[in-house]
Amino acid sequence: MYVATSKQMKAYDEALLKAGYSIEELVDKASNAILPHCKDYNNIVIVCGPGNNGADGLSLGIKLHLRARNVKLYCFGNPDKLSRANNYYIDQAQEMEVPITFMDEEDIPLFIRDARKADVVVDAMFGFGLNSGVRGIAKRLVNEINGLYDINIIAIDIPTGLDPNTGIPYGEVVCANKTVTLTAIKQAFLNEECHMYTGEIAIELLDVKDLRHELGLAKLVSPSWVKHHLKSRSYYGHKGVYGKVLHITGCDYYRGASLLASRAAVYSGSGIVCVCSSEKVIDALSTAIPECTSLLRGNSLDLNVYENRDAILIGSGLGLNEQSERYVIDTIKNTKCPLVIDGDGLTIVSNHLDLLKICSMPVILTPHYGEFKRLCSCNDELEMVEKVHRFALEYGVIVVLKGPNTIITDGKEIYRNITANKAMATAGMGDVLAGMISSFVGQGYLPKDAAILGTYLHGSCGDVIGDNSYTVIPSKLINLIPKVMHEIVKEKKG
Ligand SMILES: NC(=O)C1=CN([C@@H]2O[C@H](COP(=O)(O)OP(=O)(O)OC[C@H]3O[C@@H](n4cnc5c(N)ncnc54)[C@H](O)[C@@H]3O)[C@@H](O)[C@H]2O)[C@@H](O)CC1
Ligand SMILES: [K+]
Repeated sequence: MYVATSKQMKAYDEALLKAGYSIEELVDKASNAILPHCKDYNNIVIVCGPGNNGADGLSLGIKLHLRARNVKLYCFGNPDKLSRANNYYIDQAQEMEVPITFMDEEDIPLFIRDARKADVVVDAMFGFGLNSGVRGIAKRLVNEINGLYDINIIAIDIPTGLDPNTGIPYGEVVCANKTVTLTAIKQAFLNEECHMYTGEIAIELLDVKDLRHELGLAKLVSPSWVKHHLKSRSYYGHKGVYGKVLHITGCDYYRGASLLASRAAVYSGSGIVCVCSSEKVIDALSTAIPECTSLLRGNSLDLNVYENRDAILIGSGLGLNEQSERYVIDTIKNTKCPLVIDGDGLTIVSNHLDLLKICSMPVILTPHYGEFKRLCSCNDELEMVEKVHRFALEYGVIVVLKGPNTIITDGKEIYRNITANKAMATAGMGDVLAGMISSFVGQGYLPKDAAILGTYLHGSCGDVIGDNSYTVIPSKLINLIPKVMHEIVKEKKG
């Protein structure tokens, strides 16, 4: 299942036009895809806006009329500003004698009368092209539709009035029973709070060339993907086969980050977790996580530290100073195993981006939006979502862009995570994720798979707590990792 922002959908339409389809043809294919959702109704009112969402409604209305349904089309919008496809299908509807009313405010009672007698009202007012709150007649129509009693409402593509990217209402929003969305899930729908407006969401593909992968749309990580990839522990397994992980994390001022990351790695199943840190962190480690081994960090890192490791995590709570900068640069240059860079490590890397290109080992970066801003010199969050895969491709890294529905990409494939929740916005949560990913890399998962697994499982543990808790405390989340992993592996066997 793919997900797209409004800008990506616009680019998708443009790419299809470039590929030789006409806009009239695309609208025709869109209405073909929506038709099965409406053909069991007899009395159908379709409210059509001025753009291509409206054109979808018009084309749908014609097809239902030709199938002997009682269709009433209600259109609004400045006649000089209708889209080309909208004009085309208005002409077609008139030619086929489909009842059509071009509304102004005075016609609203007429619309209400027909809508009250309808079996279904179809919202084809605005789709992904809407960029602010509806006004004037559209606003009134939204309110009238929402005031209808016991009548099915189907929204085409997205309920009118919803921001297609955030899922937050611009203002008035149509409350639909069902949303038939085209080509890909709109990013808005990832925000569960908007499901009170969308109702059930059905995705329909247009019978056209499939460009979803080519145009950088993201795939949702499915539970079945996780079940398929998460490995069972072997009967003959021992700590030596579950990975030797090195964490170059923490400093005297930030001890918690290091402790959380290393405990998360231990609980995620790592064989050996060695924490290379400052004296105070190591002191705390021996009582907080006795399962870890430790290495005192000197002014520089001896080349031996890189020997015999399966994964390295660097950066969480490392601090920002010249010494940390040296650790990060040296590690990128000398690592002999995959590297996860988190927290302060990312801030340091943002000043040495070219090092990423020369690193011979796979690198996973785990920035939140603020950290990614520094890495890619971009300020707009939506733009980051759309461009993160290009950054990953340019620097040959895997990026885990943390935020609502975290993005994981190696530049070629783009995934969005479906687990996690707002109660998880607490300090230390990112350190836990970095620790988990480093553990999975160390256990031998492909770096991209380790990033996906870590993100999904981290969110799943957070969801178990977040279902009935205002906040999710990172250390509580860590306690759940073994159980959540066990449940998935058990299901896999069952
Ligand atoms: N690949 C696909 O998925 C396809 C999608 N199609 C449909 O095309 C729709 C997008 O069509 P459009 O790009 O024409 O956009 P819409 O039909 O969503 O909106 C029409 C126009 O309204 C204007 N507008 C924006 N905000 C407004 C506001 N607050 N008040 C008044 N006017 C406002 C914009 O200029 C916008 O282009 C999709 O939602 C979908 O229904 C199909 O028709 C073609 C193929
Ligand atoms: K709509």
